[in-house]
Amino acid sequence: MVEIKKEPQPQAGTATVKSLESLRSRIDALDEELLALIERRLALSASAATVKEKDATAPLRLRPRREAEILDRLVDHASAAPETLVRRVWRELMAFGLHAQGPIELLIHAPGRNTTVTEHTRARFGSAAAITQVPDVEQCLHAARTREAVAIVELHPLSNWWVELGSEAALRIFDTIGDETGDILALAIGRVSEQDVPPSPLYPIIGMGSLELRRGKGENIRALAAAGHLRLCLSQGTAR
Ligand SMILES: O=C(O)C(=O)C[C@]1(C(=O)O)C=C[C@@H](O)C=C1
Repeated sequence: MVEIKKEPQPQAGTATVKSLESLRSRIDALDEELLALIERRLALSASAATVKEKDATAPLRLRPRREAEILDRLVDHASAAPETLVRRVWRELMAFGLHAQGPIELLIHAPGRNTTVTEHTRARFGSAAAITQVPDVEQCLHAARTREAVAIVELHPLSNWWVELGSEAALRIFDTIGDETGDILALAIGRVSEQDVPPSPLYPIIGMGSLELRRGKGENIRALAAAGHLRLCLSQGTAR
């Protein structure tokens, strides 16, 4: 018979209780410091509203490129903190910072995969913004054009709602909502200016010929959806 060795159990003596108490009081002190830092960060973020345009058709206060830069830098600097923790915590901090500048709406049109898209939208945009389900895709995009709102629209290889975005200067696809396997479920669209969109990936709307041409030149580009001769693509640039 194989004998299973028991791990030594910690003694519930005074020394252990004392060290747990002292650990907890150090954690409490640290939490107070963290809270004070979070409140200072929120105040700084809130004051960014004063330097952003307030016109209803001006670019959104949301700045995806800046957010991506912050996340990438912190993930890079983290040593013991797991990437998921860093991303989650800072996504929430930035979401509440943005909310302190003024409310932003998240409008979802995803009739096929509503629950999953909503869940992943929350993870991507944090819990500060209100989420509304919009049954009509045009209504969803119209809100993104005219309100402080981001449209999250489900994507299928044969959906064609994106065609009209090809001729619009103000509205841009700036991110994807994906699941755990990396499959793209929906796209995030908003009034984000060209310089505020993360440099990669980009979502060009181009003809089939241009897609082939760009691929031929070594660009890492693929079609996400097709409508007639047009293709909505995801481009990760050209490898150097
Ligand atoms: O840098 C900005 O433009 C901010 O508004 C600050 C901040 C942040 O909290 O760091 C908040 C929201 C933006 O989407 C990006 C960053």
